[in-house]
Amino acid sequence: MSTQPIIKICGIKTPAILEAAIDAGADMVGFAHFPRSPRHVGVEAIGDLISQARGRVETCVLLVNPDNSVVAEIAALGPDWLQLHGPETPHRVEAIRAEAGIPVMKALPVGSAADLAQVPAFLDVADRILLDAKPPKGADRPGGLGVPFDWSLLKALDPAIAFMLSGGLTPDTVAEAIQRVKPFGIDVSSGVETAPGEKDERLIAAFIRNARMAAAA
Ligand SMILES: O=C(O)c1ccccc1NCC(=O)[C@H](O)[C@H](O)COP(=O)(O)O
Repeated sequence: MSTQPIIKICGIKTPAILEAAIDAGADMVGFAHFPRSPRHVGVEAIGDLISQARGRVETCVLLVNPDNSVVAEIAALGPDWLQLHGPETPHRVEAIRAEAGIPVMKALPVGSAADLAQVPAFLDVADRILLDAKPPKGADRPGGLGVPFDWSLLKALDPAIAFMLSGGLTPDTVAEAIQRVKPFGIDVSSGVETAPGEKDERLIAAFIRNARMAAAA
């Protein structure tokens, strides 16, 4: 029997695209709350999107190095998960998880084998690990850049560690990613867009279809 990876579509901004992701069979959807992002969604709109998704698909709100007031404000909206995509330390992840009272996914940037050495320190404080491409120097945000990393680096990781894979995945590359890396889950944003922040329902459907077929093969 094949194991299907969890599929997360990140950076959703509108009710219509949320419906498209649910219809296409996403397991999890992400809403970015980071003003510098082309996918930024304000607190009230995130609340509406979470209400629309409740009981139909898992929801995740992406934050970058949030202070406790932001964590509390977002947690009060009732998402299933928080995603921490900044330079949060293990100690800070633990504190945010306690403040929010919901599971936390910690994103970690990977640009070299040495970057994987930080993973074990987060295993006891985060409920899930997401491995993403390290942003190039000078990037204006720490993720959602559509850049892949060298998956062969992951050979250095303890195979018992389950992780979500992200960074530059597209409908054309997701099958190879699943077959080579065998991640617990996959996460995409730019690869299902026509321009930064502009999700496309046909690309979302193609991404999910190709991922499901690859995992079943
Ligand atoms: O999407 C953003 O603009 C963003 C801003 C700040 C931190 C993280 C951000 N996105 C993270 C993601 O959407 C994904 O989880 C991941 O980085 C993969 O993105 P992509 O390479 O675009 O598929």
